[in-house]
Amino acid sequence: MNTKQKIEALRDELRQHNYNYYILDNPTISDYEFDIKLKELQALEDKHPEFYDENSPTLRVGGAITKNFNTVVHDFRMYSLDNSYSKEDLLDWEKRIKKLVDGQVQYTCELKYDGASMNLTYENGKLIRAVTRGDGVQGDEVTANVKTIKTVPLQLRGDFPERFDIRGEIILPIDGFLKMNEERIANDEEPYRNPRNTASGSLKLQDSAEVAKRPLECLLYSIKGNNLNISTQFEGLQKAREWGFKVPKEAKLVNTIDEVLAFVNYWDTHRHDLPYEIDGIVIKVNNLYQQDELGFTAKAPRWAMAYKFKAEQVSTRLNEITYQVGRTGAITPVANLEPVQLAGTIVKRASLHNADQIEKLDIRVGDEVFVEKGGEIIPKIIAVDLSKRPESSLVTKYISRCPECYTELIRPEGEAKHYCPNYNACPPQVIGRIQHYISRKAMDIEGLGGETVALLVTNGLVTDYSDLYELKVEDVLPLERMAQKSAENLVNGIEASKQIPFERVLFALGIRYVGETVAKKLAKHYKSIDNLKMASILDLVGVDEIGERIAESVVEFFSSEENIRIVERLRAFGVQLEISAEKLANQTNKLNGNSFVVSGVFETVSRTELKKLIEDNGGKVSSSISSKTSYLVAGDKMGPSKRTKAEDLKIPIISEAEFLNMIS
Ligand SMILES: NC(=O)c1ccc[n+]([C@@H]2O[C@H](COP(=O)([O-])OP(=O)(O)OC[C@H]3O[C@@H](n4cnc5c(N)ncnc54)[C@H](O)[C@@H]3O)[C@@H](O)[C@H]2O)c1
Ligand SMILES: [Zn+2]
Repeated sequence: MNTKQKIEALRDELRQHNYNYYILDNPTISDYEFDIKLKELQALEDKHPEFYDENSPTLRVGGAITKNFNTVVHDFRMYSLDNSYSKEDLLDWEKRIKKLVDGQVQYTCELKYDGASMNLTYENGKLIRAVTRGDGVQGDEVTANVKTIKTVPLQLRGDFPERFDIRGEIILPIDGFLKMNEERIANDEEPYRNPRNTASGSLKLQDSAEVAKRPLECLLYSIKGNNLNISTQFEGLQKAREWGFKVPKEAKLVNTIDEVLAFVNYWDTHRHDLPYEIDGIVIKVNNLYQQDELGFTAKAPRWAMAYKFKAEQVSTRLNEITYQVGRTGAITPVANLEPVQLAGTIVKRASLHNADQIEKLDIRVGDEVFVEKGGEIIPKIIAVDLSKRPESSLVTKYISRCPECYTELIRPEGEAKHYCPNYNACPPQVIGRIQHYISRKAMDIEGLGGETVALLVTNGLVTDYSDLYELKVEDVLPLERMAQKSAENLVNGIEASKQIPFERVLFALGIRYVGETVAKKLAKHYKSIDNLKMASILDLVGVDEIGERIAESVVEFFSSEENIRIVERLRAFGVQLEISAEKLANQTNKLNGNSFVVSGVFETVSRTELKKLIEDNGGKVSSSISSKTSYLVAGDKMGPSKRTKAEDLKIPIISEAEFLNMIS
């Protein structure tokens, strides 16, 4: 694998983990491993700026919005946190800070609550809305659910600002979590895996009455707003407490990194005395003026750092190895363990990743294995206790056929995973592709969810996504839990998807490596599926930012007769396979060759519209300023660091009006 491929592979892998973690609430690797991979990617990207991609997981908050709630754009962006696992990292961070700000620096140390982030907006002392972090720019509005949480005050007391946002973590205390699980086990239901995922999953429930039954809490840690009259982080915590919020008292104001470390060490050993789980400590520059000076990177504040605790370990017996098949046909081996208590939860399964991993550790059924869990739940086997290996033990033989369709597996050169090549008929692949097709960022089909897709396939009602368009109410009615109304919604939702624009249809087709951004680029360049179908590899790599790997995958997709047949069926049903005339009319090349950074709040158009205008007129939008930036479009409340950087690089800063002039 060359460097570029390595970078892309890491990006793909991390995106998948983000999806598992934030959307499915079902991570498959530990946080620690995730963070190591992210750092590996960061290091490669730093070394190779030529492979810059604004959509890289290093530059984006990992979450996303779902299609089940109103989407709300945050007044103040919600960031992630940089993290560290060592004293050296903290000292480096301190050095970086001291270079950027003058004077004494004090730090607020807080516990890092392990739950789901939440932004609450209060107006005149009343909670007016609650929104999840989502992708950091916009989130899901879950006010009704959050209002059921007793520690969220609906009416504030004391001297609060007229309007402000306050951020916190929705958590599920361990006691409450265990009680919920007792009940589930008694009812013969699968127990929940850990408090974090259960808290996060609860917020996504459609029925608030169901949420109200869960003993969730909201712990607050930060206030945002204009003219708040608060000058330090620590003071903010005190004020929030006075207004009626639950702000844990463990937070401590300190003067040196040594004191920070003492705080970290204390909580590393005492964290199990807390009624809820924490996955580390958050250290913040206390002075808000200094915070302002430090600003943000694309993804996290420079003025804060998470120190994460290392994973805990236990040993247990490996009973069986089973194999799962994913949407792309990738095979994942899973260790089925003798259930064991680990960091507050019962562990029964662990991921084994791939054949190499099994071979490297020489893992065998019957072995006593060491299992580790980071902040996250699917634990990992890190070693075998060879002293306890039974004499009869046999070397693990990796499967050679797909456990779902019995096709012989292949292992493409240079890849760690085995794949089932039965693209058209292997059930998990077929189902996974259709689930992708209907997903929010793709065809966004209302009234049809992932589980129903699985039912449709297993009942033989559809075999590929084009079959969806032939479904009738009476076909789906006999399905489990399907009522007249939901059957109608499903059929109507499918019908409505015929209006989805070409670029999203292209993404929905599920062509390997053709993500949202690539689909947009291809749609814009080729304008119709027929043009794209004719494109050669050479032709494709000529398109801005389309690499060889994508080009090969596109050509391969259209070389399959089956795919062509499906696309033709989509056409016959009226799915959009070309850019609409109206859209074409609004597109120009006026901004060709120019790259824009957009920052701040705008008056006549929203930030999203502004970005769309840039792209529709042939320009490029990028999230951070570099020597390649042509213009910085500056709105209200633009961060001071962006301005300084643009000035340093002598990049023209233009106003919204000046920009609109350029394209008028
Ligand atoms: N295992 C996986 O597959 C997987 C996938 C994606 C992400 N992750 C984990 O999630 C991390 C990234 O998630 P993230 O972006 O939510 O970052 P994060 O959870 O590491 O840190 C940011 C979040 O911490 C929370 N927080 C808790 N207490 C806080 C306090 N006192 N002050 C400020 N914030 C506080 C906030 O909600 C904030 O959004 C990764 O580093 C990784 O560890 C794991
Ligand atoms: Zn198969």
